[in-house]
Amino acid sequence: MAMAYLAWRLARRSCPSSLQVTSFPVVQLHMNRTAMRASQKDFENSMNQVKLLKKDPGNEVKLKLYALYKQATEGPCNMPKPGVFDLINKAKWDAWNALGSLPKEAARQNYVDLVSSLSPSLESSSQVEPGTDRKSTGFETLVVTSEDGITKIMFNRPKKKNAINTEMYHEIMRALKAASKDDSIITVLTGNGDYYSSGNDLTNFTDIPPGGVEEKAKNNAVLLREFVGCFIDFPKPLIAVVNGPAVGISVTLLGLFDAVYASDRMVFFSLLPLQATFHTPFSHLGQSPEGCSSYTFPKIMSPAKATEMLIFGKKLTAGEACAQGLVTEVFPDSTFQKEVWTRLKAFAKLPPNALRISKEVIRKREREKLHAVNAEECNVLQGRWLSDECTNAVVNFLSRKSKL
Ligand SMILES: CCCCC/C=C/C(=O)SCCNC(=O)CCNC(=O)[C@H](O)C(C)(C)COP(=O)(O)OP(=O)(O)OC[C@H]1O[C@@H](n2cnc3c(N)ncnc32)[C@H](O)[C@@H]1OP(=O)(O)O
Repeated sequence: MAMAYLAWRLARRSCPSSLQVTSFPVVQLHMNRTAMRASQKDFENSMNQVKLLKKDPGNEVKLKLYALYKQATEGPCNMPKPGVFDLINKAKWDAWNALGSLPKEAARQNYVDLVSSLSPSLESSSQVEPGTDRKSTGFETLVVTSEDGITKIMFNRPKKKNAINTEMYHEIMRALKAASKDDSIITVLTGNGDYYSSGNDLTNFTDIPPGGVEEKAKNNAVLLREFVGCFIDFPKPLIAVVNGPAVGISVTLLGLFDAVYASDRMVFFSLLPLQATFHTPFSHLGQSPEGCSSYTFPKIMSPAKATEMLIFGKKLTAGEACAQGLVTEVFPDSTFQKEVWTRLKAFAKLPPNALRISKEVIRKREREKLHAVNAEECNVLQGRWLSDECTNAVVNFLSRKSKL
């Protein structure tokens, strides 16, 4: 009887299992990328598609397209550098020059990939129009969708760089609680627009309740503790799809995720390209680390490297964050969404109980410690929020932004 059962199991294993089937596209994609190069015809088709784009893709993408086009047709940048006041030509030159010695063939391929990522049928870095809310209901600051075994929680305040206001803290907790109980296999957090998130919305400090600033600080500490607690206790694999720069609490929380995939997206600051960064400017804000980062970061990246980030506010690029272990893998922005979602869909076909149980085995021995760290960090922060250092930093930001 046992032998018959074993024979039956073996026979089934020779058929394509769901694991074999789902891991195939990932392998296939990489094979395609290395084995195939865009032909001249593909390149010309893409140039025509660009002319047909219904929506202006924005300066950032246009500069990228320009640079890849020049690299693909003329090779490495061979123009003299324009003067600092010739802003537009300088931005174009910078974008082209940044491609270094990228071979013409690779530039052609990247151009084709980038144009295809702009096609409405594919997901792009800016995944929904600001304010649109396709499948979720009852969320003002998020778009929550569930398909292919994946619940996707997307920060949706792109005009505010996805800064997390009080409402959003509550909505994220609500979405996480729902995702922990729904029939999805994995949960993903990501951002809409050019930022992943600029962290805590600094206007959270401005609406002072009747009990004064002490009550405000206490309320924020309670909120923060509950919020971070949801990440510590989240039972399914939790994955961050970091589509752009991340600041503050959106960075520290990454230490509690099971995987972090990041785009090498360039953001433009005054027309100058800057690479996406992971930034925790707590000292500059008169604050102290949260999200359990005082415990997770030294473990992930060594105490000295964690000090540079958490105490001295050193910004890491996606590549550096990956080298330090905070980010699992970095993808080129032009193919980021396509590659990451293909991979996630494959993960979501793995046996769900095995995923949950394995996560629990890993998290179990750390959970108590993480809750204790969270409580202590919130306690310290409550004091920091009442300090002159913190008040001055927040006032500076808000007055710079003409909010005061
Ligand atoms: C209650 C729990 C507390 C948990 C403790 C958490 C701590 C942290 O997360 S600390 C980190 C806090 N975040 C920051 O310090 C970032 C502040 N923002 C910036 O430095 C910049 O806005 C930027 C670098 C993220 C982007 O700069 P730029 O490209 O120049 O864009 P704008 O500054 O013009 O931003 C557009 C728009 O968005 C508003 N905004 C962006 N981030 C925040 C924020 N964190 N809080 C509030 N508002 C933010 C910005 O004010 C602009 O608004 P408008 O002027 O109305 O267009």
